Amino acid sequence: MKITIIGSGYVGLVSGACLAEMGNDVMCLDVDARKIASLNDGKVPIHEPGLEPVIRRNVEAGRLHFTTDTPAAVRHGTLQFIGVGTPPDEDGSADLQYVLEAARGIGRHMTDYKVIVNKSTVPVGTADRVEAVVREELASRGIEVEFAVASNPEFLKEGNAVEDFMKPDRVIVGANDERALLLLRALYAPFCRNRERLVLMDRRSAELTKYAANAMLATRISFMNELAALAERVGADIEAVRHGMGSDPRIGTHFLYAGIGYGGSCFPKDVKALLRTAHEQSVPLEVLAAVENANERQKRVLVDKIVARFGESLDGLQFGLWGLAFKPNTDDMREAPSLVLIAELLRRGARLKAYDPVAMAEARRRLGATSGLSFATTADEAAKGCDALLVATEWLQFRSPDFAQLRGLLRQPVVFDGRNLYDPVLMADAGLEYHAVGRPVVEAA
Ligand SMILES: NC(=O)c1ccc[n+]([C@@H]2O[C@H](COP(=O)([O-])OP(=O)(O)OC[C@H]3O[C@@H](n4cnc5c(N)ncnc54)[C@H](O)[C@@H]3O)[C@@H](O)[C@H]2O)c1
Ligand SMILES: O=c1ccn([C@@H]2O[C@H](COP(=O)(O)OP(=O)(O)O[C@H]3O[C@H](CO)[C@@H](O)[C@H](O)[C@H]3O)[C@@H](O)[C@H]2O)c(=O)[nH]1
Repeated sequence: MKITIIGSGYVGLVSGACLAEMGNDVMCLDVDARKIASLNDGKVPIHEPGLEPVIRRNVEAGRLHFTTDTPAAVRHGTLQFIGVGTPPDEDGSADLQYVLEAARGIGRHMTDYKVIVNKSTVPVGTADRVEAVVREELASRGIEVEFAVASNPEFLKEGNAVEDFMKPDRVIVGANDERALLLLRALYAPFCRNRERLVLMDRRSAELTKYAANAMLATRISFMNELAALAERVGADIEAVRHGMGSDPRIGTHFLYAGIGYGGSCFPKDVKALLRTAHEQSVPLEVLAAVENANERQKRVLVDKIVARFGESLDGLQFGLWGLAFKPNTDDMREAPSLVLIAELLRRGARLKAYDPVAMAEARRRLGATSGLSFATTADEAAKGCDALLVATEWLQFRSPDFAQLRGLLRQPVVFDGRNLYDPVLMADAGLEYHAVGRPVVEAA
């Protein structure tokens, strides 16, 4: 099938590459000329495990192309996917300017039947707005061309995006046009060999499903983070509680990890946007409002622990920081809790030495000129000579350090673990003072 993907970021690039992998002829469009030039040069602009070989293979096979040429891209695909950003506006609502601009581009150049498929995360009613914009453009050209607009929200996770796209838990398609439905059914058939995975519904329900899923996942996290605070107060261990409750299949084991709050480009903005929609409709979403507040508090939880241990002023203290990305297996730092941690500690006079296995370039781009913050080239170097080690991202390589060696590297044997990576018994054995989230403090021997 001939497919155009508008927007070649995390969603567009992964979708384009994976659709080409299934034999489709895909053209990826972006307004960012540097991004397209680098893709045409064989360089993948994001860190996403397994993505580079899929792109290379399909470019070599002539099934995957990158362009900045909107007319050519619109000509190419019968299916026109929109995968551009929908960042939060000042009032928290999703800013639709990029989506509507992409839709205008299609309306300005299309000459034959198109199915416009929206993959960006957008508020309910956006498919109607996309339809209206395309109609406007066609009217201003004085022509009539048949088209359909469908909603097909994306559920991939960064760091596991290729796997998620190739083997989806479900594919949601919201459409009200038979011809469009048939095309999308055919497109997704190889990804949904189990037919129940393809879930068809109306467009508004599809749009809301995306926000509902992210809001539910964010709710689980904030719930566990609040319980973690209670566990600390009553002398329980949230890790034991998580295990105990997660083994009930009605609850399930996923997304119950207490930590330093959820970040990334999706949960924070999507929770905000859903709250905004609810506000506009005068429907209270009190649970979700609490989820957001709890998360804002949670991003400061390690700072509170550090202040309780070392005092309000952190002048003269140096901390090592392991992890900058908002989660492992990505170099993405959008809304990363590490950013709040860094800002708060520097504000109190501390100095920081940070290390991340893949996000160093992104960190330098964002924070390169920040005084008081330096970057280490290894995890050991970040810990060396520090008054405490802080863990912000659960990269595999941080999970099994040599604790005795770590104790030797640190000036004071103190660890603040924002991801509950370590066994308190082993920390005690190594003589490390250990502060985690929702767990009893281990005093240094
Ligand atoms: N990142 C994720 O894990 C993820 C997962 C599911 C859904 N989503 C949603 O998908 C959407 C895209 O997210 P992302 O993380 O891929 O964004 P991104 O910022 O990585 O990429 C968006 C791309 O769109 C390009 N763009 C903007 N306007 C354009 C236009 N008119 N024509 C062509 N290109 C244009 C930008 O230059 C950029 O390269 C958002 O709505 C997001 O909420 C993201
Ligand atoms: O038990 C958990 C699970 C996650 N997190 C945090 O939650 C955030 C988001 O993690 P994750 O969901 O794995 O990453 P994303 O790539 O942001 O993916 C989410 O957002 C995407 C964009 O909408 C959706 O497509 C995905 O389905 C949805 O999982 C990260 O900061 C994690 O550290 C926790 O604190 N505890």
